Amino acid sequence: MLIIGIAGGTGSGKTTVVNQIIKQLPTGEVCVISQDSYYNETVNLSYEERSKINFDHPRAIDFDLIVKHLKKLRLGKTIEQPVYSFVTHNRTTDTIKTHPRKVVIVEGILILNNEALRDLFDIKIFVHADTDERLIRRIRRDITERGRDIDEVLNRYQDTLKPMHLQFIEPTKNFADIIIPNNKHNTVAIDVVRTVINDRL
Ligand SMILES: Nc1ncnc2c1ncn2[C@@H]1O[C@H](COP(=O)(O)OP(=O)(O)O)[C@@H](O)[C@H]1O
Ligand SMILES: Nc1ccn([C@@H]2O[C@H](COP(=O)(O)O)[C@@H](O)[C@H]2O)c(=O)n1
Repeated sequence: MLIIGIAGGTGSGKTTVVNQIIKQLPTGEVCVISQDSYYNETVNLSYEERSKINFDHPRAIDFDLIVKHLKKLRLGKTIEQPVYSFVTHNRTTDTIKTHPRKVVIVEGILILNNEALRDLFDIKIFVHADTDERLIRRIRRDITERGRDIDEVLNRYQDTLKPMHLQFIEPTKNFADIIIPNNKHNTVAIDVVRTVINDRL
């Protein structure tokens, strides 16, 4: 099993890159674990309280559960990946059965920040896009897909997202084996990643 970690700031294009990599590999050989599925359970908080959570701080993520799930996959066991709602800021009652595959991709803003998780990766990738590009993408996406308005997105950006990015995400670029520039779609980088994966398999 090859475990690949794909980090990068919000809106850098991690999910897009993951989908492009999946397209390059034979069907059924890849499974994906998304850090977003592992926001801490906050069942005892009201919606108002949940909206105030700093979602870009490592404390917001249940890294122990991600590590536990990855280790289970490595042992050939199926896991129940939580499903998260960005609309309610909460885990739903659903889970997704995630089966072990030859290639396991773990993607998320903070996945290279946690040492125990980082140590499980065979290949570490950081997707880079400029700050203004990421903010534009984030505004568009959060309004169309995550039920937010422009004030919510911009306030969150100034209050937590930008400072957390500078403190906890950008520095983890130094851990990456490969940095993908993604201001524009980058097919050459995807080809390189595919070649590296095939070599390692
Ligand atoms: N290279 C790119 N050029 C233009 N738009 C992109 C590019 N990569 C991603 N996007 C768009 O930006 C938005 C955020 O991309 P996404 O892959 O969800 O980022 P992330 O998972 O890092 O938050 C999506 O609407 C996606 O279609
Ligand atoms: N309830 C939540 C939880 C997280 N976020 C934001 O999601 C971003 C990470 O997801 P990406 O797909 O963009 O990598 C992160 O920056 C959090 O601020 C949210 O808005 N609401």
